[in-house]
Amino acid sequence: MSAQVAVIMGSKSDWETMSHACVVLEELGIPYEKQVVSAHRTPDLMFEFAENAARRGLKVIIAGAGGAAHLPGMVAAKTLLPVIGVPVKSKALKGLDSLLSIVQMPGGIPVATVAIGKAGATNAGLLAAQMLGAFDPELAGRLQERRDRQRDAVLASSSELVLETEKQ
Ligand SMILES: Nc1c(C(=O)O)ncn1[C@@H]1O[C@H](COP(=O)(O)O)[C@@H](O)[C@H]1O
Repeated sequence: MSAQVAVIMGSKSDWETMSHACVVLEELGIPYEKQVVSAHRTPDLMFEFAENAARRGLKVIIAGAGGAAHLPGMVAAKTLLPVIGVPVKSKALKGLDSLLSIVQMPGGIPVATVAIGKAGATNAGLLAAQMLGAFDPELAGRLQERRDRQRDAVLASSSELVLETEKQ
C-alpha cells in the first residue's frame, strides 16, 4: 500500500523528535514516508512536495520544524491535505519560537498544531491516525485498543502507588 501519511521535517536534526510520530504510525500499521524538506533551505523541493502530495495518494502531512518554523505553514499553503505541525524544541528558546511560528497561522490556512517536542510528535502520529480512522473502521478499532491499554496501564499504576505508599 502506498504511503498515507508523510512525516516531513526541516532538518535531520529534528529526527529525534519526529521519530516519535513514526513509532505511532508503525505501531498502528499505517504506511508512511519520511523526508527532510525545508521551506528555507530547499524551497523548490518544498513546493514540489506540497503540490504533488495529494496526487501521490497521501492523506495527511505531519510537518516538524524548529526555530523560525515556517515549513508546516508553507506546506499547508500549497496543499488541501490536513497538515499537523510539530514544534521542535530549539536550543535558544526551548521551542517557544517553534510553537508560535507554527500555531499563529493567519485565518484561512490552518495548521493543526500539537505540543512542543516528543509528546507533541506522538500526538501528531495519533491525530493523523484518528483522521484516517474516521474512514477506516479497522484502524479505529486498533486506536480503541491502544486507548484501552493506556487506560489499563494508568489504573495499574494507581494500584501500585497505593500499595507502595501503604508499605512506607
Ligand atoms: N524551521 C526550519 C525550516 C523551515 O521552516 O523551513 N527548515 C529548517 N528549519 C529548522 O532549523 C533547525 C536547525 O536546523 P539544523 O540543525 O540543520 O541547523 C531545525 O529544527 C529545522 O527544523
